[in-house]
Amino acid sequence: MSIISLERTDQGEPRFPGCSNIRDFEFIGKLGEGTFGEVYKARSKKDNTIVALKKILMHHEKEGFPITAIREIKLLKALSHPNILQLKEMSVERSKGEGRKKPSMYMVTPYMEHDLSGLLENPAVHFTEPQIKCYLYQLLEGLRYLHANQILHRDMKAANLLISNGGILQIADFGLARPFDEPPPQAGKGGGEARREYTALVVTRWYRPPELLLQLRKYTSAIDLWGVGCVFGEMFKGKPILCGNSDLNQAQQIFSLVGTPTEENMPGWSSLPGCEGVKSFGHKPGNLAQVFKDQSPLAISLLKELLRLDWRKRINAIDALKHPYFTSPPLPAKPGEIPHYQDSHELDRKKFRDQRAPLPPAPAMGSTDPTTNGGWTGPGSRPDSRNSNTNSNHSHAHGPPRIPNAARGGRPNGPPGMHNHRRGPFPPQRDVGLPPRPPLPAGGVPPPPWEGSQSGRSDGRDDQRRDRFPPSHQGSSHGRPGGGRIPQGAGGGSHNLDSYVPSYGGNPHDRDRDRDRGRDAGDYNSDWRSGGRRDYRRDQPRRRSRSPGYRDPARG
Ligand SMILES: Nc1ncnc2c1ncn2[C@@H]1O[C@H](COP(=O)(O)OP(=O)(O)OP(=O)(O)O)[C@@H](O)[C@H]1O
Repeated sequence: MSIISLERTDQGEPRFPGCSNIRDFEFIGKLGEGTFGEVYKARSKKDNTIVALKKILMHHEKEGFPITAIREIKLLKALSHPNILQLKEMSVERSKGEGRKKPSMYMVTPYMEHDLSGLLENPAVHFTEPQIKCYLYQLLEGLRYLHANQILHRDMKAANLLISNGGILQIADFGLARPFDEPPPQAGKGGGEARREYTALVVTRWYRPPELLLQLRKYTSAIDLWGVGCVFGEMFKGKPILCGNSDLNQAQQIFSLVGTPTEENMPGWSSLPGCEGVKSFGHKPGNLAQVFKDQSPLAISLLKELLRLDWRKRINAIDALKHPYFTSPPLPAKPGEIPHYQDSHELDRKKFRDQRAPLPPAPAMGSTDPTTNGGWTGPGSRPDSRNSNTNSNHSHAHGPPRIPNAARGGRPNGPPGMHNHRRGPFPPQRDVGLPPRPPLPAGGVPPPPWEGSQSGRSDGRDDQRRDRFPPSHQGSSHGRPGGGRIPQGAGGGSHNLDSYVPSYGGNPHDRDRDRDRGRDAGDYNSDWRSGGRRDYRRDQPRRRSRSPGYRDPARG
């Protein structure tokens, strides 16, 4: 099925009828600054809806539209689910009278009042357990859909989960996402086994699973479930639960919480390239139950399943949705029952911080002696160059060293105080990704607990669940005729290389350059979500274009 045919609605209308003009929108204010774009709140003059406009930053204007943005857009266009941020359209801004200046492009998405990280930072917000269950359930639904369609998100974290005042949670930020080759997860079978290697340079450190820290390349959708576990714990604690200040310290914090790896709880760990540094940790049983002692046994049970060291046995989204946690009292809140809160975006946070007492101390379960990368001896270990060169022993409570962007040759920093200890170190370079693959019927998942029926459903069709969402959040039969199958992208790279390149008809030079991005481990270890934000693309050393058969030794 070609992607073109899938870009039509059920009525045969094009879903994306070209670009709108930016003058169709009235700008209301700035919401945030990501690495890849500035985000604004705006009103559509056509239908009066409030939207978010994410401007695609052209860091290398000569090179044209960034391929990373093209990837994200192409993937988002093909995805349609109530718990995945919807790309409504693209909008173009042509500068008047500026000769050859390239136009600016904006991604138009529905406006969401919060991201989870911002919401947790709001001192007026205290999540109830039904609310946590409601968000977690929606997160798992979105992830189940992604994984059923063989897409890895690879940057699961609270800051990438947008929440509306209608209580709807949507997974956002597909800049690191990519299709995977293996069959989709099946009920009762965890994430399965990967057949091929992918780059390990993914996932923001605080949410990065142990297998990636140990540099497993044959990873699976289980990496996203680890991130869900971190987010779940974060909702209980009100702050991130595993805040390593280096990869080694991240591993230490994980193993303090869930126990050190053994051949029983993480078979094969001692053969992974990054295992050497952690062999000296000694035996620790883990203290998860103690750290979360205020939570119910079922909450702890699900958290343990999500934070399993063994990625093959880590619970998958299909099974997590069936966990008795969701069907035991207190039942999940319905999205519409969740209170409305003051908007919480990146740029709203300073005011929250000003209202707040001193920043919280490092999580109790974490290592009390955060180290730099000094003891991390695994081959290919990533020196946290930018973290460790200044104040690498900082407690996360004080935030990371903030490197002025201007000093790094990047774009200017945003307003003072934008750095945020809650959002985590900056995500890794967006390197690969892409287009879609044929979708699949989703696995058997019960209807959401707030719908009344608790009986498990074995057919697992998505459309039976979708109607619980307000129409504005509904996809159109997953947006696609023919059962909403996500189109198969061209290419896929050779089987052992994570060099997937979509067929954009672009020139091979672009593709080669694109493959080059994201390989330098040092690029993603050190920076933070906001403030001191690193412009990876600008910093990335330029390499000469490769021949099509180029195989990056760093990728095995
Ligand atoms: N649809 C939306 N509605 C409301 N706010 C949004 C929306 N999309 C993004 N934002 C806000 O804008 C900010 C930056 O957006 P986003 O995270 O997508 O950019 P990014 O470049 O991908 O970020 P990062 O630098 O973390 O990769 C976020 O803090 C988020 O809260």
